[in-house]
Amino acid sequence: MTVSKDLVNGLNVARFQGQRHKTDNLKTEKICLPGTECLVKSHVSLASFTSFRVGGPAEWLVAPKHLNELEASFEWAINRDLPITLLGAGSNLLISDRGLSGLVICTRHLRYTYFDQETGQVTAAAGEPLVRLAWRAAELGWSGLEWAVGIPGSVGGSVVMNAGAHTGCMADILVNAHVLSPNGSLEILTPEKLGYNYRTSLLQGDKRLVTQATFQLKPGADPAKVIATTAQHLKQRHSTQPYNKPSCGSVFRNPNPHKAGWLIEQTGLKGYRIGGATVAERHANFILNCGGAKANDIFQLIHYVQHQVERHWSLSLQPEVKILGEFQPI
Ligand SMILES: Cc1cc2nc3c(=O)[nH]c(=O)nc-3n(C[C@H](O)[C@H](O)[C@H](O)COP(=O)(O)OP(=O)(O)OC[C@H]3O[C@@H](n4cnc5c(N)ncnc54)[C@H](O)[C@@H]3O)c2cc1C
Ligand SMILES: NC(=O)C1=CN([C@@H]2O[C@H](COP(=O)(O)OP(=O)(O)OC[C@H]3O[C@@H](n4cnc5c(N)ncnc54)[C@H](OP(=O)(O)O)[C@@H]3O)[C@@H](O)[C@H]2O)C=CC1
Ligand SMILES: C=C(O[C@H]1[C@H](O)[C@@H](CO)O[C@H](OP(=O)(O)OP(=O)(O)OC[C@H]2O[C@@H](n3ccc(=O)[nH]c3=O)[C@H](O)[C@@H]2O)[C@@H]1NC(C)=O)C(=O)O
Repeated sequence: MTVSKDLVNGLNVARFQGQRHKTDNLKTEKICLPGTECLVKSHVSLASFTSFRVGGPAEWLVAPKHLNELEASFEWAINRDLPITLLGAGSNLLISDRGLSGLVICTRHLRYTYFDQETGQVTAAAGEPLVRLAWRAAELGWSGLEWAVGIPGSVGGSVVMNAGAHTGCMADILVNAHVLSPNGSLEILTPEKLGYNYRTSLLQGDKRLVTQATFQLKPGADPAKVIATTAQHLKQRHSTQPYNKPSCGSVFRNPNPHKAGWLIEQTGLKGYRIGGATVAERHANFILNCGGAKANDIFQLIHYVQHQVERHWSLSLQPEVKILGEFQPI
């Protein structure tokens, strides 16, 4: 099986232009993964699986709950020579209106959390919402995740993206991540093996799936204080970022030492609109789906913003959002 780097990572989308989808003529179908009760479903709309609320159907979609179901999912795709796309909470994804061919593995249903009182470490399955973990830690008086509140990602996706805010990030607290390869081998990787940098890791563009992660926190603080700091971060976020409409958070990485939001605002692009997609008034590095946006509207707007900023500032903005599937040529 070849796991398409493009589909997993969203790079070089042009390679897929012009390809027809195998889903076009398929009726909805459900298949039980051998040896499990987990269903693989065909032609499932992916719009509700992304925070942008756009995207066409997955040719096949599976949402395993356990490791054996994940292993069976990989095997199922390998046996059919299907490309695989890994999905967390879909909060940093732009999926094409044409959808995705092959098997989409949704990790949201991988759920468990364990707070180890002895070590101060918390272990969470890939599908746990990061926000939930941050609030649980705060309520216990464990500090270290206050920055994470407001990031609507899963633990797995956030380890891959090296999610961060307010000077904290995954790389600072990760002890290890368990990663499953398509061939069924399971590795335990420390941050040193993950090549962490600002919003990047070696797991981006990789075939391996994060099944769980362990983080080092600091127990023993007054819960009221940790809750207060967490709430303060959320308040600050809500006052500077638009949470009222679907988005993917920051569209572009900040091009050090500049801030993408400032550059886009100074280019005069706040409020600029293509179809149902607009550059947010509250924060120019956010693109919002203001209702009825197509993935292609967002895709075109991303490129328009990139082009205009390049023209004005001779700076190339790199998307943080992962772009998956085929899009119309620019
Ligand atoms: C309103 C809003 C605010 C945001 N604020 C922030 C912020 O402050 N800081 C920040 O860093 N981000 C922010 N984001 C972006 C996003 O929430 C993070 O990048 C988040 O960590 C993505 O996690 P996810 O589970 O949604 O991953 P997805 O978007 O589902 O996937 C992201 C990438 O990871 C891969 N992936 C997902 N799960 C796994 C897995 N288990 N194993 C292997 N690969 C996997 C996918 O294939 C994809 O390449 C924001 C987004 C929104 C909508
Ligand atoms: N603009 C956009 O496109 C999107 C924005 N968002 C925003 O991103 C943020 C994060 O969203 P999401 O990841 O879905 O997380 P949620 O805010 O829905 O919270 C996830 C879980 O965290 C726990 N939790 C949340 N708030 C508290 C609290 N105050 N005290 C204790 N526990 C709490 C709850 O767990 P339990 O139920 O187990 O108690 C909850 O189910 C939200 O502000 C949301 O509005 C989210 C998606 C898209
Ligand atoms: C939302 C994300 O992460 C966010 C994270 O939540 C916040 C808080 O820590 O800091 C980063 O935003 P950011 O750099 O835009 O932070 P902000 O404080 O909002 O803005 C930085 C600077 O740009 C200016 N700014 C911002 C938006 C705008 O429209 N105009 C403008 O001039 C602000 O005034 C500020 O001086 C992360 N973005 C990136 C690309 O690093 C994400 O990655 O999806």
